[in-house]
Amino acid sequence: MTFSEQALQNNERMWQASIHHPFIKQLSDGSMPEDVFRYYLIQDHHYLHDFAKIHELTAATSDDGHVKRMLAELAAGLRAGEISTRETFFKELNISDADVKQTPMAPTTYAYTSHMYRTLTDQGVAAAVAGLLPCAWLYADIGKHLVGLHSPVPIYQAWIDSYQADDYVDSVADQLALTNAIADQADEATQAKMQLAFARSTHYEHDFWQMVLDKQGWK
Ligand SMILES: Cc1ncc(CN)c(N)n1
Repeated sequence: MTFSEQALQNNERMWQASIHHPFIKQLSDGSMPEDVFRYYLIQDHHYLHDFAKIHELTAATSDDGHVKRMLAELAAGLRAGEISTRETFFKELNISDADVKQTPMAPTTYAYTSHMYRTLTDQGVAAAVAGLLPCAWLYADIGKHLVGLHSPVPIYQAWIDSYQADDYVDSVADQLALTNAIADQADEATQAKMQLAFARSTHYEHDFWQMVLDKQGWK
């Protein structure tokens, strides 16, 4: 069994809970209030910028040329793809730079990104790469789950479309292949660290949806 097959098997309950989360249902049936989607976009903006940075830091930390190159390419793809698509959403919803600057990371965004930085500094490159995987892979799975459903709200459908697009699906395949190749060469202790990082990120992916519906803030 590959690393990713094992990881999915270990985390099936949380994974399915994300795919079937009320956030996804509200997005696909169009019932999500716009202010909730705005909250999501701003928190996800904070998240995605750190996510790209962690790819770059992990690339800089790795001493393997192939890993460095792949992570740098994935980070560039994120900036040119997902992050820039979001800028068009911001324009459409009139979300300004000031709105973003004035909104701090909510606790779950802060905890999730901190987990990924900490995984790199404390557990190393292999675990960091495994911790990045659920982010990319889960959204592609959600995209697959939503094929054939059409949200009546165009911007919600545009969000769904972006995770069904060939370039997104291809980059996830690259990230899966990279993570499995690293795991194949890793010793047992490193593989265990990779599984733990994957499980923690999967947990935070689920909490991220709930954070949005709760419009979580600092007390
Ligand atoms: C929190 C989160 N997780 C995953 C993705 C998809 N790359 C995202 N945009 N945001």
